[in-house]
Amino acid sequence: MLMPADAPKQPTRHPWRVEGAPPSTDPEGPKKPRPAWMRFGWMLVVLLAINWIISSFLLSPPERTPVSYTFFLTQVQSANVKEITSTGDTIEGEFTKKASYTPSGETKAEEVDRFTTQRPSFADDDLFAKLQATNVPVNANSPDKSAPVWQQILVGFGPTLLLVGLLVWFSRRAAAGLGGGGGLGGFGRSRAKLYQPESGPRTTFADVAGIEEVEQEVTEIVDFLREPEKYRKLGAQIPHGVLLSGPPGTGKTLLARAVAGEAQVPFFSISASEFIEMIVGVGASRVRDLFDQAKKVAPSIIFIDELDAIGRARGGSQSLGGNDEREQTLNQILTEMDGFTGSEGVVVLAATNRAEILDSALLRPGRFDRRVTVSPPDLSGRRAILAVHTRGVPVAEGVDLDALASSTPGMVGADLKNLVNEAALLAARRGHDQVLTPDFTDALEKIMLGTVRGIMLNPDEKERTAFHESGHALLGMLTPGADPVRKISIIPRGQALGVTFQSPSTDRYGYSAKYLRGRIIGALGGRAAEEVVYGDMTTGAESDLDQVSNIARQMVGRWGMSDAIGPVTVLPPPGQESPLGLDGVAPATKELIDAEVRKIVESCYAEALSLLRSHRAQLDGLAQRLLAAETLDESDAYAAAGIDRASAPGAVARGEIPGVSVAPGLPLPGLSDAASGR
Ligand SMILES: Nc1ncnc2c1ncn2[C@@H]1O[C@H](COP(=O)(O)OP(=O)(O)OP(=O)(O)O)[C@@H](O)[C@H]1O
Ligand SMILES: [Zn+2]
Repeated sequence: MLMPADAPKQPTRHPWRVEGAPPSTDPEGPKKPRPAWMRFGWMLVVLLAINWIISSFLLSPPERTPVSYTFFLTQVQSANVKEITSTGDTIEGEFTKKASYTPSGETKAEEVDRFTTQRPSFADDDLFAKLQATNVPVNANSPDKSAPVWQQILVGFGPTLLLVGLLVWFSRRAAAGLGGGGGLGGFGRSRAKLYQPESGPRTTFADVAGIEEVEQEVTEIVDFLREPEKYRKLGAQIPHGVLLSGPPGTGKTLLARAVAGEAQVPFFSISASEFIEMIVGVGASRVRDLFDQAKKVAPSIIFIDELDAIGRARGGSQSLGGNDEREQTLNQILTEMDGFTGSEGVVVLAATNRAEILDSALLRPGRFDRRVTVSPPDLSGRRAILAVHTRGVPVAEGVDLDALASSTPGMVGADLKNLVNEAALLAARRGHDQVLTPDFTDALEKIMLGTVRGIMLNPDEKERTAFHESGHALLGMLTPGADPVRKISIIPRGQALGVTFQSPSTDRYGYSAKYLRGRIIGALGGRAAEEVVYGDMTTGAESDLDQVSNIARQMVGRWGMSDAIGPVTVLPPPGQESPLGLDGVAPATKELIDAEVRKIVESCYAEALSLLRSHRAQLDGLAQRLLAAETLDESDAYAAAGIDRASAPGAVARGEIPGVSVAPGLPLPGLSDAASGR
């Protein structure tokens, strides 16, 4: 494919970071947000402080000195009373000037301004008249209205109550879901979602397609949960745990649901990451809680999704804080599963995308002793999955689901579901009342090639792009064993100015060295065409070159396809290299790998150039057709290149190529890139 001219990537820089200045001192990058428990602790401190302030300032009334009633009367007499408030027999008030008062039995006098005193019931002075005479404002509280006790309780304990309330609320929230009754212990309650057999529309095996072998493996479990006696009679033990592993979107979660639906037993579903909380010990107690609940309602199924989130091998080098919690949680799961005697009727299903990184303890007998690999569906599997997902969709008469299935190699269940949905959306947008073939093909094109970008190429760019893509396509047609060319387009999409889409007619489970060389030659075709036609090259081939180096490196370093390295694996799989380059590859070996990679790529490039030079007329013809039509589909493309589709080497040589074959099912990162237009 051809990339836009601005393709060389500028490293993105933070505008506030001065060039050349040392990077931020924190090797972990930006500060992580405070963990929940820390925020919670802070809140506690603040609330306690508020509590203290309120109770010490609002509640405790301003200090008043008790004085004798006679002393008070003398002050009234000498007109030194500013104001009084009476509540029953209690009189509180303030003197205008401080008065010197000596309590009985003491020798030292105190200076008093705020006072309180009790008026004896037998006092028959005319206090009120005296006060009026000296213009003292008199307030009164009704003695029963003052209710100081409950007021004090409210003011004094209000904040405390608030605090307790908040605590309860928090823990309930943390224990939302099944453990909702939480109270203060709610943090440790499991958050698993419970699906009762009666509730809602059931997922059944009819909703799962294309993975029959896997279905069979799990049917046994359903059977056991339904008729445990049948198995126990024969002394057979049902596995405690079943681990579903496979690439994302292959239907692992769906399958687990179906098991629950078919078995008609309670089904607890939780994602492993939900066990982990910042508070140490919570994960383990959630696990305990979950297993307890499951045992109570047995027979039942516990489904743990994304098991790798806690099931990673223990004792790794990354002993960062969170690890302890993860290990404790994992240990608790192991303990619970060990505790099964087999009569509980609880089966643990788990799913993971990365079975290879799981702790080996999980895979020991008595735990996840049955492992089921869920692979991407083959042709008939894809056909069946399409059938499942078009059940509720009005598909027009002539739509050929078989053809659709065969043009979607490598797609998994989730992709196919998405495809059907995109097609239905397109049909709706176009005002159709049924989903037509063009809706499906356009949806597929959008998914595989990317969304069309509304930019206009200038005529020169457009012509160059046409030659570039024609180079890819023509070499794809000429190279024996290459995947047939399905579509060529010079309508800019996503990141690419143009795209050539090739896909195999049947599913591939391994790759021969010859096929891989063909891929490299095809990927170099764009750049080679530019060199043949214009005598120079552009930046547009960057992603082509990425892909080329990727394939060549794996051929040399992982698949033993070079003489100098020989049949040994010296490189880790892509994506699993250690970031510091400490892969245990000796520097000399690295040099050797580089040299071999270069040798492969250079010889492929030479072959690409010579093929294009000797088929120059076909290249020109294809490019001119493409320039005029902008998009060519399979038959048009082969016709424009003057190649008979049926006898094209790419179409007939498949399966007959001698060569080293690669272990089946090995993912080839980067290989799908040419197809996706990225
Ligand atoms: N074999 C299948 N048959 C029918 N539908 C499928 C199949 N596989 C996937 N799907 C559809 O794709 C959706 C997503 O699949 P699901 O979540 O089960 O994949 P997964 O393997 O669990 O992926 P992940 O590893 O990402 O969790 C499902 O809800 C279902 O609609
Ligand atoms: Zn290209």
